[in-house]
Parts: sequence; C-alpha cells; structure tokens
Amino acid sequence: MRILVVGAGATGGYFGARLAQTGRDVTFLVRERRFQQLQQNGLALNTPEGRTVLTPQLAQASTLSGHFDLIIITVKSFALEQAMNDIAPAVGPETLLLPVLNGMRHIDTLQARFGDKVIGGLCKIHATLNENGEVMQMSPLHTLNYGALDGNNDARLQRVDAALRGAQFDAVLSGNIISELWEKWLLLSTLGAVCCLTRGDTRQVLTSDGGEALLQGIFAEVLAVIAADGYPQRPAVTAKIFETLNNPDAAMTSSMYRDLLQGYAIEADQIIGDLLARGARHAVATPLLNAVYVNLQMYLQTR
Ligand SMILES: NC(=O)C1=CN([C@@H]2O[C@H](COP(=O)(O)OP(=O)(O)OC[C@H]3O[C@@H](n4cnc5c(N)ncnc54)[C@H](OP(=O)(O)O)[C@@H]3O)[C@@H](O)[C@H]2O)C=CC1
Ligand SMILES: CC(C)(CO)C(=O)C(=O)O
Repeated sequence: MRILVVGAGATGGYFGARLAQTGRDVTFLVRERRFQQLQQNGLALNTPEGRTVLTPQLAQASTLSGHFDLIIITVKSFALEQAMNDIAPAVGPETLLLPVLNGMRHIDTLQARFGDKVIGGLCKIHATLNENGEVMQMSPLHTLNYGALDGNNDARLQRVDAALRGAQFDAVLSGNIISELWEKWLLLSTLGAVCCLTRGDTRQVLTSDGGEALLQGIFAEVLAVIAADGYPQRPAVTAKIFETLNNPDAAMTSSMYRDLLQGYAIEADQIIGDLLARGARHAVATPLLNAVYVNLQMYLQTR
C-alpha cells in the first residue's frame, strides 16, 4: 500500500515515521524548508523510550508522482486549502484520505473536494517539533483512530487497517468514528480553551479559585453546542471525558496551547470559532467560548 503523509510536523512526523520504521511504503509530502531540513538531518523522533533518526522518502508538490492508496493529512486547518491543491494529482479512483486534524469543519471541506474518498480519523498524542525540527513525543500516548464516516468499514478500510496496525502505535479501526470525532472535539476544545485563556495547565487551573467552575462552564457550553449540532450523546463517554479533564492530579495541556506558548500560529478558528458559529446557528449561548475566542484573536493579531 502506497501511503502519502501530508506534512512531517508533530503528528505526521510521528505516525509517518512509525509506519516507515515498520517497513510500510511511506512518502512524506513536505514544503521546501522542511524538505531541506529533512534531507540534511533526517527525521528524528524523540520519544520516552529514546531517540531514532530515519531517512524518510520525501516528495514536494512539484515532484509527486502516481496515485497513492492512502493519504494521511496532518497539516493544520489553516494550511488545508493549499494541501488539498497539492495532493490532488496523487488522488486516484481507489485513494482514501485520512485526516487527523482536530475539530470537524475539515471533514466538510475535504468531502466537498474529494467526496466519499474521505474517511474519518483522529489521533491522540502529545507531540511537538523542537527548534531543530525534531519530533518530540512528550508522553507514551500514541493512538490513531480511523473508520468510514458512514460506519461501513468495507474491504478497502480493512486493507488500510492492516497497513496501519503493527506499527509502534495504537491503531484502531472504529465503527463509529463520527461520534469519536465529536467527542475528541469536546475534550480538545475544552482543554485548549481553558489552557489558552488562563495560560496554564489543568492542574494550575483546577487548583485556582474559580478554576473548576471555569472548566465546567466551558465543557457545558461545548457539549451544548455539539449536541445541538448533531452529536448523538453518549453520556457515559462524555462523563469520562469530563472526569479526565477535571483531575487536579494531571497537568494536561493541548497542542493548541503548546503552539501558543511557542508563538506559533494556532487553529483558533477551527477549534473554537467553529463552535461559536455552530452555537449561533442553534441559538446556544456561548459566553465563555466567546471570551476565549476574542482572547485567541488578540494573540494572533499581536504575536
Ligand atoms: N501535536 C499534537 O500533539 C496533536 C495535534 N493534533 C492535530 O493534528 C493536526 C496537525 O498538528 P501538528 O502535527 O501538531 O502540526 P505541525 O504544525 O507540527 O505540523 C503540520 C505540518 O504540516 C506542514 N504543511 C502545511 N502545509 C503543507 C503542505 N501544503 N504540504 C506539505 N506540508 C505542509 C507544515 O510544514 P511547514 O514547515 O512547511 O509549514 C508542518 O510541518 C492539527 O489539526 C492539530 O490540532 C491532534 C492531536 C495532537
Ligand atoms: C486530545 C489531545 C489533547 C491529545 O491528543 C489533543 O488532541 C491535542 O493536544 O491537540
């Protein structure tokens, strides 16, 4: 199976490298600066178990050739439009596209362009790139979930599953990826909102006066929005998500917060702004999310 990983950042670099290490036929689609960096230094993975450096197969948009069976999209939401243009020549009749972006809007964007070639995907990992462009995995968590958006995991999905399983991460073929995407958004947006607004991790927030009420309030707003917008609620799952977030012994942060601390561009619009837009469509009040979104826009304007 020919696999194209679009982007060799924190998530693409990690999951793509794990697949390549397992002998899968992986090509990374990268842009000029990253191409030069990876050509010179290789793709370094720093994980809790140690460090490895791979020599990845690289392509740039101008050198992409042939169709790929699976395209794993790991760019940020604000880079999706260009990435869609860049991968178009690599998409053939049998290609499947597996995005790992946070949020939900990219699914509609990708489907509008590539139709039923799009499957659902999400990853759980705490990763970033260091100043040398090396992948830093900050905890042992490394899960990739994927599945047909209509829940029908046919023979092509089974082949994708066979290719993704067996690498050094947890690969999960899901029969209900849509619910999982909504639930990931609930977790991730609450976490990102709380951390970015307060500039702290969940332990710092939960041990501050009013911190627990803030987390509860944001969680409730996100849940109300996604429920109004089509998330078929699974109360046991959402209760577990809340319990995970509301644990003062765990100092959790989100990738959006880590990006903000490093002064990088952030997916404010995709992760928070889109919740406001959906909330407005269903007349769900979102005052806390609104405060977060204004705060993030100030960051983006002044960084
Ligand atoms: N990091 C994490 O821990 C987690 C992240 N996520 C989500 O995963 C998604 C990806 O995040 P993450 O991996 O952290 O992001 P990164 O910024 O680390 O990586 C994205 C990479 O995409 C590259 N890129 C952008 N456009 C193109 C293009 N047209 N062609 C080739 N490469 C391109 C960028 O390269 P360039 O150097 O050229 O700009 C960059 O290296 C986001 O939606 C994020 O919210 C989800 C779970 C955890
Ligand atoms: C859920 C979490 C926090 C870890 O995968 C995440 O998606 C992120 O940091 O972007």
